[in-house]
Amino acid sequence: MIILGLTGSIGMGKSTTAKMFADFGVPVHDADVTVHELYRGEAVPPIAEAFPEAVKDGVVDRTRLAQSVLRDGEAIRKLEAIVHPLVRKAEAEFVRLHEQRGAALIVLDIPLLFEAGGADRVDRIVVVTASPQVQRERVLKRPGMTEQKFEAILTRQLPDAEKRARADFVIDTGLGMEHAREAVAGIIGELTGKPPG
Ligand SMILES: CC(C)(COP(=O)(O)OP(=O)(O)OC[C@H]1O[C@@H](n2cnc3c(N)ncnc32)[C@H](O)[C@@H]1O)[C@@H](O)C(=O)NCCC(=O)NCCS
Ligand SMILES: Nc1ncnc2c1ncn2[C@@H]1O[C@H](COP(=O)(O)OP(=O)(O)OP(=O)(O)O)[C@@H](O)[C@H]1O
Repeated sequence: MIILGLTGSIGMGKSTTAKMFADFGVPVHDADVTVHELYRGEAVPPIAEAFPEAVKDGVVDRTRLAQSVLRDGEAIRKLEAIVHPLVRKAEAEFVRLHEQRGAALIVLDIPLLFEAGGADRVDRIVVVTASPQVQRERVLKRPGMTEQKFEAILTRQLPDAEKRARADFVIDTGLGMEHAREAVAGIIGELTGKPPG
């Protein structure tokens, strides 16, 4: 089984591209979805202890948590130390399950693949990219996003050019959905020896 890591900076098109792999029948594990689940379950007690202001009605409030951590390097490291091991555990269970099922290829969608050492857990890496202008436009359109929040996140991420340099495959999502879908099909074909569909 080949484990393909999918990553890219904020707004570059990870979720959209992950869905394309899933639509072609490739099992996809999404680290962000796992974090959302953890914030309603297993991660609530340790986060309530470290960041009491960020827990409301028994669940983690992401807006409040973002306010507590995004401009504070020490706080975000403390949060990552709580969250990342739980995400890795969920990911390992997913890998084991699909190995047992005899999957030829699976995708792990990991936003911080390079930053958090995920590159060692995958066999190949796809990086999604777009121009800085396209990235900025996409991100600033999101509800609740501000210029400051965008900048704070960007400074915590490895620059796009460095990600591309370390990739086995690069998909430019600025070239449209059809281009990306064809790129995804090409990667599946190359890695499994069988074009999808
Ligand atoms: C800071 C939090 C509360 C902000 O939540 P919010 O819903 O506003 O934004 P969202 O999660 O959609 O993230 C927006 C962008 O920031 C990036 N990002 C998230 N966490 C981090 C981080 N620790 N370092 C760098 N970039 C990050 C995401 O990959 C995404 O590109 C949230 O991202 C979080 O809890 N992060 C810590 C857990 C983590 O590291 N997750 C990322 C991969 S597992
Ligand atoms: N191939 C593509 N062609 C056109 N638009 C795209 C393409 N891929 C992504 N987009 C658009 O870019 C925006 C961001 O995409 P997406 O949410 O997938 O990014 P992301 O990398 O998962 O973001 P984040 O890092 O914040 O989680 C969306 O509005 C999406 O429709």
